[in-house]
Amino acid sequence: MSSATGGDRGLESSLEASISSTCSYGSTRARIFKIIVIGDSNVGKTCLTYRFCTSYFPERTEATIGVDFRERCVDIDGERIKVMMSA
Ligand SMILES: Nc1nc2c(ncn2[C@@H]2O[C@H](COP(=O)(O)OP(=O)(O)OP(=O)(O)O)[C@@H](O)[C@H]2O)c(=O)[nH]1
Repeated sequence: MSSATGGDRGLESSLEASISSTCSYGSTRARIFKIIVIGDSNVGKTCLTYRFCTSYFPERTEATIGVDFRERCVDIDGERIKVMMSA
């Protein structure tokens, strides 16, 4: 049990480290918003998340097997927000 807890902490701290190096101001941590996009097949979920996270619309897509994951940092009212999207 203690090793499982330690493992969780390791994952958590490695996530925090990656966030702080890419999505923060100085020592201020970014807030994280996790968004799950759901809907029927072939309605544009992948394109929506790709467009939001990269600013480009994909020319071709294939049916997603499993889950697509993307992320982007945005500044809202001077605060850095990390948006994590699954589709
Ligand atoms: N006209 C138009 N076509 C779009 C739009 N968004 C996506 N498409 C097209 O719709 C098709 C499906 O887009 P995807 O983003 O792959 O759809 P999806 O919902 O992720 O599909 P699954 O992975 O099968 O669930 C692609 O051919 C896109 O080019 C849009 O806003 N307008």
